[in-house]
Amino acid sequence: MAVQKVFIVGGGTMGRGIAQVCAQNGISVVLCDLEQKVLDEAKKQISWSAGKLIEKGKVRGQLDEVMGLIEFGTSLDKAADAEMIIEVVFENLEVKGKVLGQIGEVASKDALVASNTSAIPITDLAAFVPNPSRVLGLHFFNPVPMMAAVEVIKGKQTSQEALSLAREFVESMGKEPIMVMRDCPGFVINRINLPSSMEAMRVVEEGVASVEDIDKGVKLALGRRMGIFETGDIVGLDVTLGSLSAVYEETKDPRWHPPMILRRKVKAGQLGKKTGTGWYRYDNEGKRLGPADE
Ligand SMILES: CC(=O)CC(=O)SCCNC(=O)CCNC(=O)[C@H](O)C(C)(C)COP(=O)(O)OP(=O)(O)OC[C@H]1O[C@@H](n2cnc3c(N)ncnc32)[C@H](O)[C@@H]1OP(=O)(O)O
Ligand SMILES: NC(=O)C1=CN([C@@H]2O[C@H](COP(=O)(O)OP(=O)(O)OC[C@H]3O[C@@H](n4cnc5c(N)ncnc54)[C@H](O)[C@@H]3O)[C@@H](O)[C@H]2O)C=CC1
Repeated sequence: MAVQKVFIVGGGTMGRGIAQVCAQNGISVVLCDLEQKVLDEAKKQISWSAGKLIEKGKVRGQLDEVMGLIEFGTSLDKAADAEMIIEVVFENLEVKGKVLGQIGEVASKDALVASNTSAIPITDLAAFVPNPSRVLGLHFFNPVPMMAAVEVIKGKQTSQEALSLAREFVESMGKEPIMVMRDCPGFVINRINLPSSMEAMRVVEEGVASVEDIDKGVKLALGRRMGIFETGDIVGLDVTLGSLSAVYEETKDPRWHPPMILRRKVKAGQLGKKTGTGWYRYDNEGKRLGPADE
């Protein structure tokens, strides 16, 4: 049976994108966050993005139909009748564990429980939920409405049935599943992508090249659509640090130790586009002004 009711907990950068893509594909969704102002911002952004995609003919239907499928709220109660619950809160095992524990108390035992974690092993998260055979990873990429890939990650106890349902769910949203058949920190794409981001940070730290020139280089020499630091600013430096820390904590491999330049920027609240400064500086409309001071 196809998933028709989704509950998303965490209405930030990723949660709102996932809610939008569900609604664009006719799926009812509740988007839940602790903060009403996050939900107000999410509503504005979804409306802008879905409106643009409808205008370009990339999404069928009317904007009010899409918006009508999304309910915004601050309580977890509505998770009770969802067939799929997606956890999209901060990249931190303790925070995610607490939320998953609360969801476990409300959700139906048959519901699929997915995490959008960037790097935390799914098996570690499944330990917080009563029925770990229904827990898996659904790792969307940013910006969700524009990126076609979704990693579908099997935890140690995830059932084949849960995995197949999740795969169908991803396909029903017009996305391409990348199946990750063995759980590991960072999964596949981040395991490949994060080392190049870390190396780019070290190149800056050593004074070998500037943020701008590295970004120019990866676009012109490697054909990437966005520079490493441009991407880092839309992802959020806190999210990158959380992801690297998760892999480092699990592996203790020094190659994954988060670079000092990243840790300093996060401490200083320079989290990227969302705070106005990260690797670059931005104005109130999100327009890039120039590189940030190192
Ligand atoms: C951290 C993790 O765990 C995992 C991750 O997610 S890592 C990050 C992965 N993501 C990436 O690497 C992003 C790579 N970038 C891209 O693929 C592309 O740059 C992109 C799809 C984001 C944008 O496309 P682009 O052609 O390069 O840029 P741009 O010219 O700005 O945008 C093209 C159009 O799309 C629109 N657009 C951009 N984002 C949009 C959105 N979210 N919704 C709707 N429209 C959007 C723009 O407004 C623009 O429209 P107009 O032409 O009408 O002005
Ligand atoms: N930002 C990115 O590019 C990507 C992030 N991810 C992952 O997605 C997850 C979320 O990341 P973002 O959306 O960037 O974070 P974010 O910081 O933009 O949003 C997280 C939201 O969760 C909310 N929240 C925290 N605790 C909550 C609770 N108990 N109940 C309800 N809401 C709660 C916060 O208020 C916040 O709005 C992380 O695990 C991250 O690693 C995955 C792919 C890409």
